[in-house]
Amino acid sequence: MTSVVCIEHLKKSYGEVTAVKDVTFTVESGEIFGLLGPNAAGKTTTIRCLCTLTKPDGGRVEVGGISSIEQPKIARRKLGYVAQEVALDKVLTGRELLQLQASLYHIPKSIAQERISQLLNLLGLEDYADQKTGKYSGGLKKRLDLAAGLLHQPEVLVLDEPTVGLDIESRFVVWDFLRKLRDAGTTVLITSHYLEEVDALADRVAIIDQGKVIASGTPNELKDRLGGDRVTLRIREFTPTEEAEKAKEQLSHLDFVREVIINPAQGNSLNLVVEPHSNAITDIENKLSHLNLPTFGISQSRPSLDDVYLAATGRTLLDAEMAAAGSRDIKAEKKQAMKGG
Ligand SMILES: Nc1ncnc2c1ncn2[C@@H]1O[C@H](COP(=O)(O)OP(=O)(O)OP(=O)(O)O)[C@@H](O)[C@H]1O
Repeated sequence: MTSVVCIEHLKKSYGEVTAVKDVTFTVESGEIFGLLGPNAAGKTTTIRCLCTLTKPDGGRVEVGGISSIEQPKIARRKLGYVAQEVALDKVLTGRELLQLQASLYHIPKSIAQERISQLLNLLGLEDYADQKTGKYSGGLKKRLDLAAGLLHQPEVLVLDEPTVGLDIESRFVVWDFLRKLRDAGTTVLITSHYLEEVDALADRVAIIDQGKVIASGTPNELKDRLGGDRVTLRIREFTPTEEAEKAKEQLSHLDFVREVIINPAQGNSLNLVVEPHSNAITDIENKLSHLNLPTFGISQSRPSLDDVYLAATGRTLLDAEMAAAGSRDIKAEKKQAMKGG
């Protein structure tokens, strides 16, 4: 396999805010690559640098061997970009919008007609093609945006949170389409904060947190690397810290327990990594009962990508999202992004 996208030691700050500290990953030809991380992790900034929409402060960013920083025009031709929010001209029909887009890419009319028909067909948009896009649902808008990003037949299609805000049915349509696209040879790079999306779609993944890649590989490799099963334990709905610490200390002595992490964002629940062990839950409950501690809830599962994230950062993706949510001025970010900052 050859690397089509190569990002090395990427850095980007907005004033005081460091959006991307040090991001390195490669995307191989013909794969779906997922950049997974909570809100504010630096995913959008990373792909905006790749797609020549933002200038990085440092690092190497290449697509098909062409630097997005030094040769942005050539790099742009190799890329299709589908942004997180779809902004369509409401008075045009879907077909008219694609025709306009094709003319912006200087695609000759006859070729454009054929590609537009093909894309409308592939994305199940034929019945809506001659309706004004102002009447489209969120799912239809997203599909049209996908078609627009693919008109110039880019080597790499980059999608920022492709299914955010979509209903389940539209989400599956988009997933299915991206798989077909990959199978037909297009390289696909997506950002997502949905674990199940990356798990279902991505051949390989990089998990990004606070502007840095904290793990990368195939989803199975990452989970296997963790090994063992996961036990999530709540002693009480909100466990006092002292009790959680006491339980952690005692449970760590059980011979099948490899690691115990306290999760303060979930009422001091305990996340245990255990050897595959048939009686894990019973043995843990017995141990707690000897310590005169109750069990509010306990469950055992195979490791997930969230466990990979938890092991690397000490918090779950959802908790990281909630922590990030309060600290952003989205309006100001949009303004600056429009200016290309
Ligand atoms: N144009 C901007 N101006 C100022 N700060 C910005 C701008 N764009 C992003 N940031 C900040 O940089 C950090 C990374 O944001 P980024 O959008 O890259 O994250 P993300 O992982 O894509 O999250 P999301 O999916 O919510 O967009 C955040 O703290 C954000 O507030």
